[in-house]
Formats: sequence, structure tokens, C-alpha cells
Amino acid sequence: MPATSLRTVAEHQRAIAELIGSLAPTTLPVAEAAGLVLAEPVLAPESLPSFDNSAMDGYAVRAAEISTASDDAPVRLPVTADIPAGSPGGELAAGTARRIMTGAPLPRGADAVVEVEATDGDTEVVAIRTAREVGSFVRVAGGDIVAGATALPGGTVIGPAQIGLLAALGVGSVVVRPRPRVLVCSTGSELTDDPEPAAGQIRDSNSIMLAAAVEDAGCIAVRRLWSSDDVTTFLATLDAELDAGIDLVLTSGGVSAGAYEVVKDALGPRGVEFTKVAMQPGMPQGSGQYGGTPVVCLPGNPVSALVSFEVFVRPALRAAFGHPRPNRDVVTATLTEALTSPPGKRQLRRGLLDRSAGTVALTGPAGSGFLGWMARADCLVDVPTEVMSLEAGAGVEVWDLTR
Ligand SMILES: Nc1nc2c(c(=O)[nH]1)N[C@H]1C(S)=C(S)[C@@H](COP(=O)(O)OP(=O)(O)OC[C@H]3O[C@@H](n4cnc5c(N)ncnc54)[C@H](O)[C@@H]3O)O[C@H]1N2
Ligand code: MOO
Repeated sequence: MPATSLRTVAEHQRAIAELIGSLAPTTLPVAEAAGLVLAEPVLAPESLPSFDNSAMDGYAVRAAEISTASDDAPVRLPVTADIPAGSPGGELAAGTARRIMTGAPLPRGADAVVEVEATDGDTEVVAIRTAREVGSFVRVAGGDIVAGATALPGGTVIGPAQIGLLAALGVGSVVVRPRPRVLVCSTGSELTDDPEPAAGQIRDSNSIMLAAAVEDAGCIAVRRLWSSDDVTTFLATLDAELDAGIDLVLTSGGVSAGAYEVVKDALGPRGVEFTKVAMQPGMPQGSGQYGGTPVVCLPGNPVSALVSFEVFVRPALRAAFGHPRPNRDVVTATLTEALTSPPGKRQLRRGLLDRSAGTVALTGPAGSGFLGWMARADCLVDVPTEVMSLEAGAGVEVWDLTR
């Protein structure tokens, strides 16, 4: 097939994004929502802080009563009570102070806190050496968030800070799009889980690698399957595991032009379209629905499989749960060596970024069967379709695989 008739990367990206679509929002306990995205805003059910409290260990006072305090002429106030954090603040009588701890409620009548360092620390009659303004070291109720205000807008990614805030507000569940659930299936009669593979056999690295990529994208790799290159076995393996809870079946291998292309032979007549994409690696690709479940078929060469996952599947999976940044960060870097790229194909080479120097070095040649070169890389160098060679020193766009 001439290169001009291949599907472009952008076209196949759109096809996969449409295929996977967007998952319906659901309500989840906050603790299970880490990494997910709010499908609607969270309104604060109460104010934060919920009561006026002290920002320092010190003494709760009336500011006006210590306005003349200085090192030479400290103001002395009887200490009538201790207010540890967790106890009620009580009422501050005129002309007195209460010892107060950080986070403890301000007693009624007090309007400032003097930190212990500005006093002699006495527990009976405290000498205060510094005047303090009204409101000093007081964390006012609602000073962070007022009841009824938007605590977190829709579209927020739920990370540690958001989880902490929701816990502080007493919000136990949130409305989010769920993590896509992915069934990962390797194919190939050469694959074995025998620690000592027989002649011609190899270990299945794709399913564990793609499952890790699925989890790294914030999704769930529900199960890992393996099938030989036999169509009946492959379909039976898939049918036994497919249920309504699977959002995507991700296969690898069996999609090119050989005599035993099990995925193509099994799913081609059953709703999955096999195409060639103008990309290196990752030319043979498949996508469609099998029994109503979206299926993406990646090529078997391990590097092709993982690069194809990066280019087509990861962004679509993240978009499916509403992630505001479905794509990797793209940066511009200077190539440290020359490269060549096939005509009519967008090439994604494996590279190592030197972030401080702004340079990128290739970790190996373009071959798609050698995972070692990919495992040493932390980025993909994106060589545009129309570019067939680049000299050392050329500027290139680079996908940062760490972000
Ligand atoms: N005559 C042609 N041959 C090939 C073409 C072509 O257009 N014409 N395309 C080449 C390209 S490009 C790719 S990519 C591969 C894709 O092949 P398949 O998707 O059919 O994959 P397999 O043949 O099953 O395997 C390819 C390669 O990868 C190894 N592999 C497969 N699965 C795993 C796994 N789970 N773990 C580890 N390694 C795996 C497999 O042993 C093969 O070495 O086709 C080219 N050929
Ligand atoms: O296109 Mo294949 O995926 O390069 O090796």
C-alpha cells in the first residue's frame, strides 16, 4: 500500500478517542477517587475553619488591653484557663488572658492571640511584651472557605490536597467519571510463562507492560489474558472474560500480514477494522467493537505496542474519565545526533532528555522489536511526516513520558 493511502496518526487518534468515548459519571467514596476528575463542582457544606481559632501557641487576649505592651513596660494579665486544641474556648473575662494552643477555639470576648515568644510564658500571671492588632494570629471561621461556596470546581483532578480538603469539609463522596476498566490480551503461539522458554518460545512481556501502562494512565487493568494463534481459542478466551464491566479490550500481536494473524482473523469479520497508520513504529493497527465492547488492537512488536499505546490509547483513556491533560507534555529540545525517518511516516523515536541542557539523545535505532532501547528512554522524539532526516543540532518536539 503506498504511504499516501495510510491513515494519518491524527485520524487514528480521533477514531480511538471516538471509540472509547466518555464514561458516565458515578458517585465514589473520596478515598477511591484519587487521580480521578470531578464531574461536577463540590460546594462546601460548612465553613472552613468552622470556628475562630488560634494560629499560634500563646495567649488569647483583648487587643485593646495590651496596646501599651513593650519590653520595658509589659502588660500583666491573670491567666484564667488553658485552652488545648479540641476543647471549647469558653468566655474570656475582661482584664484576663487564657493560654491557648494552635488550633484551639478562640474564647468569646478575645480578639487576638499573642504568641508565647512575646511573653514570659507564665501560667498564672502572664507578662506580655508586645502589642498585637485585633485579629492577630486568629484564623477566622470561613477564612479559608465559606459555607455554600465552591470548594472545588468541576474538572479538578483529585490529588492529595483535594482529598485533604474534602475530608476537612466532611465530604465523603464525589461525582466523578470512573477509571476505565481494561482487559489486556496478548496473542502468539510463541509466548510462554515457562521460566525456561523452549526453543523458539519467548516470555509474554506485552501484557504486563500494557497493564502497567493502563494503570499508569490512571485506569484499571482488570485482567491479563493470553491466547495462542488459534482463532477459536482466542475468541473463547475473550468471550470467557468479557462482561459489561469492561470498557476496553486491548490486544497486542496478530495484526500484520503473516499467515497466522489471529486477532485480525478473529475480529476482522466481527466488527473490528484493521488499518495501516502512517507511523513508525506502529503501522498496523485495529479498532472497533466486539460484542458491543470497544477493542483496540496494537501490533505485537513490544516497542510498537507501547508507542501505539502512548499515541492512541493513553490520551483516549484519560479523556474517557475527563482528565484535563490527556496528553503528555510536549517540549522542544535540540537533537544531539542526526537521524533519518521513512518517507510518508511520522516517526516516534525513543530518547533521553537532558532537561537542564535542553537536549535530547536517541537511546537506540528505529527498530521496534528491541525493548531495551525503550526502557532506557524517558521521551519520544516526534519526527513530522514530511521530515526524512534531521541533523544534530536540529530542534525537535519531544513527548515527555514522565509527565
Ligand atoms: N510482511 C509484512 N510483515 C510485517 C509487516 C508488514 O506490513 N508486512 N509489519 C511489520 C510491523 S511494522 C509490525 S509492528 C509487526 C506487527 O506484527 P503483529 O502485530 O502481527 O505481531 P506478531 O507478528 O504477533 O508479533 C510481532 C513480534 O512481536 C513479538 N510479540 C508479540 N506479542 C508479544 C508479547 N506479548 N510479548 C513479547 N513479544 C511479543 C513477536 O514474538 C514478534 O517478534 O509485523 C511486522 N511484519
Ligand atoms: O510499524 Mo511496526 O509497528 O514498526 O514495527
